Amino acid sequence: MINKKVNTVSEALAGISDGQTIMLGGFGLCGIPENSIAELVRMDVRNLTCISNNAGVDDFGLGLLLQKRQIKKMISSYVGENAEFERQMLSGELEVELTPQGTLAEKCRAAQAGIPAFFTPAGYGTEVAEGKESREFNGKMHILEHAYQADFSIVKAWKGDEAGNLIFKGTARNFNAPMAGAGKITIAEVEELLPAGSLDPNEIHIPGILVQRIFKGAKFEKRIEQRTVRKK
Ligand SMILES: CC(=O)CC(=O)O
Repeated sequence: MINKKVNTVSEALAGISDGQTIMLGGFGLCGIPENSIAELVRMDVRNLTCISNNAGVDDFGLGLLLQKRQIKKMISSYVGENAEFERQMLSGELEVELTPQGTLAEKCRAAQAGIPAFFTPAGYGTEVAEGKESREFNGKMHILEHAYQADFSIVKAWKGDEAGNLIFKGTARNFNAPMAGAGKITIAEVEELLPAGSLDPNEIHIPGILVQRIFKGAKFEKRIEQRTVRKK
């Protein structure tokens, strides 16, 4: 058994550098890898392309990287609650690729499964389809979408073991599940890290084969406060 455990967040994120493409799990502020995001801020890596359903809020989640201008391009489906994001996008400082939510999920899942591209009806006839191959299936037009190619996937899970097996809790499974194994290297941040063999195989959502590094993250109380702020 390969032991995937690393002791610190900085060991887990070793090798992430300027200009890379990184996928980050989460939906809203639920299930985001907050320790890893804090470490990316500390590392001061720049010109990142981030693939994530959203860009956080102004002072939490990916909003922290936006504040420090570390993100060059955001690939997302929902970006509605972040004033700094809006400012950077409208001023042309930030490149944005808006993607239908199901397509975003499938582009991750395809990368996870080693499928290079797939056809979907979502976005046909809109700006999303511009420059993309289209084809009719069963009387309906579809567009060709490519799997994402990311240097790193960073996911957040509830429980994990040293072999990299992951269990998510409730809706925090969200984009974390299709992003695991979708990047060249997958880093899992977990709330509880157990010895290999401790998890019930029937409860494992992501097998360890899809994860290269796993670490136990510190508890973030701030997440709760920020959820409240976001609702205002
Ligand atoms: C509505 C959404 O898409 C949720 C989010 O990730 O912010």
